[in-house]
Amino acid sequence: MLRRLCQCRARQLQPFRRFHDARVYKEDPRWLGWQVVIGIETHAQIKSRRKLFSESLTSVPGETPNTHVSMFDAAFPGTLPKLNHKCVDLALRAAVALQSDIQTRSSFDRKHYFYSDLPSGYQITQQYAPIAIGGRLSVALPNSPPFEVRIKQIQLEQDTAKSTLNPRTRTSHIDLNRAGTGLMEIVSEPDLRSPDEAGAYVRALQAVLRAVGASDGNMEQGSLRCDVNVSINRVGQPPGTRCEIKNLNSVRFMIAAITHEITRQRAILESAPDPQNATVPQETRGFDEHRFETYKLRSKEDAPDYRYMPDPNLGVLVLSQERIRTVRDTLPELPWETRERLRSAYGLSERDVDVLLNIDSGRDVSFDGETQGPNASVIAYFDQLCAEEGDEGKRRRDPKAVSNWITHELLGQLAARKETFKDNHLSVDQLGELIDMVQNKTITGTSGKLLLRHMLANPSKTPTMQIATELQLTALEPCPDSTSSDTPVHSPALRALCADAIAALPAESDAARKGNRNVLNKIVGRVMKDSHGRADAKAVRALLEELLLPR
Ligand SMILES: Nc1ncnc2c1ncn2[C@@H]1O[C@H](COP(=O)(O)OP(=O)(O)OP(=O)(O)O)[C@@H](O)[C@H]1O
Ligand SMILES: [Mg+2]
Ligand SMILES: [Mg+2]
Repeated sequence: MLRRLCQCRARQLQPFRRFHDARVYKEDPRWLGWQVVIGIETHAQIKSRRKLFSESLTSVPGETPNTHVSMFDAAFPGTLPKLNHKCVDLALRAAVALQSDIQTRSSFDRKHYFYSDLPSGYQITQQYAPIAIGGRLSVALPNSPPFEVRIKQIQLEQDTAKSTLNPRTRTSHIDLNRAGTGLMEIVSEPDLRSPDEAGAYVRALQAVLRAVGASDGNMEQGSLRCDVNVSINRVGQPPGTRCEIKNLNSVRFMIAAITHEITRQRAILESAPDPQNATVPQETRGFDEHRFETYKLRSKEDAPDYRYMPDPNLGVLVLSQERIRTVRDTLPELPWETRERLRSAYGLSERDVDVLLNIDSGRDVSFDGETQGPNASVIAYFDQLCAEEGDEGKRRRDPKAVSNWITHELLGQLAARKETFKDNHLSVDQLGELIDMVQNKTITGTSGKLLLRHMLANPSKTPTMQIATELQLTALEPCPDSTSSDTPVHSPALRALCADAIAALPAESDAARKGNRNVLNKIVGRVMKDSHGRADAKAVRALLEELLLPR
């Protein structure tokens, strides 16, 4: 359904101002007089069931080492690469979403270096003719207008194996499960100007890759890793020499690494004998996650000569216009499109939209990247809960109430169970019925929360109403304002509860009889507690006022 919707609809443009439309830089008080320039190389694992050039299945961290390895991944002599077109299509999705110019002819090169995590001694990459060139991404920091980051290119390449050093036994263990997994390297132009902008860029990119199903984009699990290039220059001067910080695997670390790097480069430039003409030595650096500092890996002079050469076993990758068009036409809803739809179709506030879009829906996008949107399962869940019904297209539920139930109650209770949205087993009908029951006051909000907790802990297909009845959670009486009568008839059960509370709190009851309204709160609280949330606080107060307050 969504796919057809996306095909018919003209694509929503990314909301941004062009980068070169005089973006006004506010100088950062932390480094007054200096401008920071940042460009990011993002390595995103492609969400394909199989590796880029072999038939073996991809794996996730934690699986038994060396169980997803074909002869080719282990670089057995005589084995040949065979390009996995699923990976190509997923990379194309990312390229289209980033408005990158897909190349109808691209090719693969060998990048040589010797390290234990690279069995063949070279990595297959696209150094000379990448699959897509150019592009742009809209990025926004809170409370400021979105800006554009230009994409330089997107290239396909292989991931390496994983080596783990055991310092105690002084041994290195190699796990080839990751070797040969498809990666997209997405290279940005040096358009970012602060650590926070860099963080926002990576988050925006992550959202796009997830939305199109091209990558999990999970930094913790290593499916998204960044090399960050940082330089500084005096305001008004040309950009300085960049240092590249390798392999950052969290936005927090990235922000810390850039911040440290700026301070380090500034100290070098300011302490030089001729500060105006000083330059920072070009280096490749690592980030120490314990000290929150970058450290030198190698200088430009030590930079390896990768001896790039075209891979003779792989021909030119030719993409037909037809294939590119199909990818373009079947692209799922993109983050800015979802944002706009949630705002305009449901009238949700910016804040509610943010919360919904930021829910981690886990690994819910299918491997084949079937038509999904950002946070596909959460948004689909929300859409279905609010769906229109009947010929008049009336909304079944209030979108604001649904969004509250999902973001506060459901996610809150899942979090208390150390679970996330992907562990939610409540069907749309079950949660929908629960929301309806609270809305029409069949149960109170408090009972609704109890019911939700019970249903999450006890998965079943029993209709929500039946569970509420079995647990005796249905409201003691309808809330007064839901009835047409001004003087509601209170149920015997509620009357009994109030009588018990009055008897249990004689001093407070006496004070209330003398006209002390404040003390009534305590008696209301007692009734609420005794009713286990089944009583409506307003009804209780009304009844107690009737029973106690002087007329
Ligand atoms: N003066 C600069 N300051 C900060 N970043 C820069 C500067 N000049 C270029 N960059 C960024 O450096 C990155 C260079 O990446 P690219 O992949 O093109 O080359 P590389 O780092 O030399 O190669 P490799 O892929 O082998 O690491 C880009 O993201 C670019 O935006
Ligand atoms: Mg690069
Ligand atoms: Mg680089």
